[in-house]
Amino acid sequence: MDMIVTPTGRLNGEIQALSSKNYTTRYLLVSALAEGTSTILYPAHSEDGEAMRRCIRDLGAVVEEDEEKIVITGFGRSPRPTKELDVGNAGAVLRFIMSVAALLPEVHFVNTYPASLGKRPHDDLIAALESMGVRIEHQNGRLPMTIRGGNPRGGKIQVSGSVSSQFLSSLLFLTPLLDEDSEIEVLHDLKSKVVVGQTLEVLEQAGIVIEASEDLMRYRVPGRQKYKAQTYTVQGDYPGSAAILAAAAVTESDVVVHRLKEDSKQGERAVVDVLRAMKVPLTHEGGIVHVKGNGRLTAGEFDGDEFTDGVLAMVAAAVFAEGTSRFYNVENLRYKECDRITDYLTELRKAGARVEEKRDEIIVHGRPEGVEGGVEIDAHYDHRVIMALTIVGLRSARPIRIKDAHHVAKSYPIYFDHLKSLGAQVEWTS
Ligand SMILES: O=C(O)C1=C[C@@H](OP(=O)(O)O)[C@@H](O)[C@H](O)C1
Ligand SMILES: C=C(OP(=O)(O)O)C(=O)O
Repeated sequence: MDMIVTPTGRLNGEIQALSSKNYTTRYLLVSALAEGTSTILYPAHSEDGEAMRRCIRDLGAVVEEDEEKIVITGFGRSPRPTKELDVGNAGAVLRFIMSVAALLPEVHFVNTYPASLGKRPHDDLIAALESMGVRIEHQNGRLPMTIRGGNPRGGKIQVSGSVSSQFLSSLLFLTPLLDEDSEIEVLHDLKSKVVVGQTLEVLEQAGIVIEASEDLMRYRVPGRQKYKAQTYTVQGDYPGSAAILAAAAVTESDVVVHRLKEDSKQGERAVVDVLRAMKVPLTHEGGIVHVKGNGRLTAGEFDGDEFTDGVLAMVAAAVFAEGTSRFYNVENLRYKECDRITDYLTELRKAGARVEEKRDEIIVHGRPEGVEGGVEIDAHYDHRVIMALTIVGLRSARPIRIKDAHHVAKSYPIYFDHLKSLGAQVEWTS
């Protein structure tokens, strides 16, 4: 399905932020790793959430759900042997479940998105799991993959953090269940470091004890721990809401987004400060962000690694800012659903934006006068490219058509419903 985005000058109204993708995947996982029955309130309904549900079910968790909650009876440290798992296009789900698979004799991971997740590298996690005695057959670090484990060793474990924080998070979920204590050392840099804070928060809520160094590069993990069954409440999602807030920032608007906790551990919470630094009129109080956009923005310079899943939306806002913006320290955007630097900038340029790339940087020469539009955009299977190009389309001279925009459902199936309820002219077409 394609989406036609017609220029829209005004957005007005209130929405409830969707539920957080990253907390939903984590709560599903720790509930599966517990032996009793856990409840997750307000889980995210999206393809990635569904992928995690499917995997933990296949691994033996009992999952019952209605609109507002999921009740899960976990398998503890004894997942049910299963031949094959399908993680869809969900990177975090694949990486987290690879460690669960290490507890089983043989699990095969299929490659259902060869042009997206199928291109993403997992070498650093593969190397760490291999050092723990797990055997892995893979295609040059990529899917499809077969994991042969059983009883992985703890002890000293090293993992690189220079491509993705998900490799470290994955090991942090696994190591408490091992017979031995573990010491995890992160090699090189740790990208998306803030997300690891979410992993540690969820582990603590699940009753797991981990000692982390202040810089998050070293961990002591006692073995033989048990995940406790709990009730978890999922908070609102900043990465998805970042796109709504950016849409409000580039138009004349009066837009309110509820359920965005000021003290959230989501790094993308920083998008509120980014928009503020771009001089967008907004307030953030009591979990409510209120944007009163006037369409005027000022360029700025930002460390994008602090809000990795919000960068594309902020770049889309910067397309209309006065001056040149820089988003630096963003190389790992190249290893996401698509190359979020080269592929994304190609699509932005088609729409008329003036953008440049370096290996680890996006540079945007703002065009406050607006862009041409009138083009067809390739979504590259990437929900965040779809959301970001929609923002650009709202302020183009002519409509843009986003091909295969249904991939937005990876994280935010009701993105276009939300925008429409705010007055955006967006229409599905086949
Ligand atoms: O741990 C997680 O749930 C995630 C970590 C981040 O990935 P990287 O660590 O690969 O940057 C983020 O982009 C992704 O959407 C979710
Ligand atoms: C990169 C993302 O997700 P994942 O790595 O889990 O596929 C994302 O949600 O933008």
